[in-house]
Amino acid sequence: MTDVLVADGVEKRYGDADALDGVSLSVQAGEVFALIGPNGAGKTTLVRALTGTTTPTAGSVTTFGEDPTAVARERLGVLPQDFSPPGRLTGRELVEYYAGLYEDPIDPEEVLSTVGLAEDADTWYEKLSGGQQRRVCLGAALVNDPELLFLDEPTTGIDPAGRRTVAERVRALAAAGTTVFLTTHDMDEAQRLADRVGLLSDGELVAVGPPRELVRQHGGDARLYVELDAEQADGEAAVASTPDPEAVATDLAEDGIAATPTRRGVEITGIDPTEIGRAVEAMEARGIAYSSLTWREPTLEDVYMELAGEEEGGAGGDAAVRSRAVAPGGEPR
Ligand SMILES: Nc1ncnc2c1ncn2[C@@H]1O[C@H](COP(=O)(O)OP(=O)(O)OP(=O)(O)O)[C@@H](O)[C@H]1O
Repeated sequence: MTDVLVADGVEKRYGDADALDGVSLSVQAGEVFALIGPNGAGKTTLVRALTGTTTPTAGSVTTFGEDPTAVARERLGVLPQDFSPPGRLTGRELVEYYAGLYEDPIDPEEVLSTVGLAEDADTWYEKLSGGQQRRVCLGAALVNDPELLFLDEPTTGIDPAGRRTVAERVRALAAAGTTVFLTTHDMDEAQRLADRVGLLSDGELVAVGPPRELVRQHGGDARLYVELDAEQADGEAAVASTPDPEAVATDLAEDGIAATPTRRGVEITGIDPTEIGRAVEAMEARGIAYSSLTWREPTLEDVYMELAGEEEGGAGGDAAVRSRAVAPGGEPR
């Protein structure tokens, strides 16, 4: 395996602040590497160090085995986080312009259709939506068919269908041998797209590995979320009452089920999917009525929350989580 990118003890200081504090990593040919981390963690600074637009205060960087500033521009594609081309040029004109800067570019029409802009290619850049503008910029970064592609938050502002298009394109490029280094705040995108993920926090790389491995190491347990039914059955008529999550958790603990109270129910940990039925039976035996059960596997977002120390909000109810609804009765549906 060939290391395309190597960072060794990279530090970058701005005044008294360390944007990067000793980052070491290597990325191999054909790999998709996603860098995640909170705002201000140093992601863009690391991209800039790797592309040679900023010089590390200490440590070293090599790209294709040489100083990044010495790498032929044909070999690199860079989509910066902020990229504002002239507003009175169309998407087609811009992609054609960038194609003209390279010796052997991809056909601009092919690039426009790859980024999903064929239909709006003749609209002025400033009249495109934010997501369409981002597609033009992505096209400009792809037009030289680079061996190494840096994408700094490529899908910010792009709608879900567009994200899928970008993901498919990135995967196809990697399959054809292009190395891709991207930054993203979209944990789902990083988890689905990247061969390896690096989590940068306060200028330090706190975890690196295949997403599944990071989730296994740092994601915590799977959980069964139980939303208690406010309308508890009481003999013939249903009466409005609010079951007490604390009391339910205590009851379940007596049955050997680890449950912690949440705002609208309880969160059960320490069971695997085959034991959902046992939890359901315990609740039914105790007359605990519930309105929904949700099984949730840990995700990269949990890794991020665990290691970047930014946990917010309570359990359950997170729209970004990958969860499976479970029908009352215990079977996943
Ligand atoms: N040119 C600069 N001059 C001074 N400080 C800078 C400069 N560039 C970045 N910084 C600082 O370095 C730190 C890291 O910034 P950077 O842009 O690399 O973070 P990031 O992880 O890309 O953040 P975001 O997710 O918000 O894009 C921040 O504290 C930022 O203010």
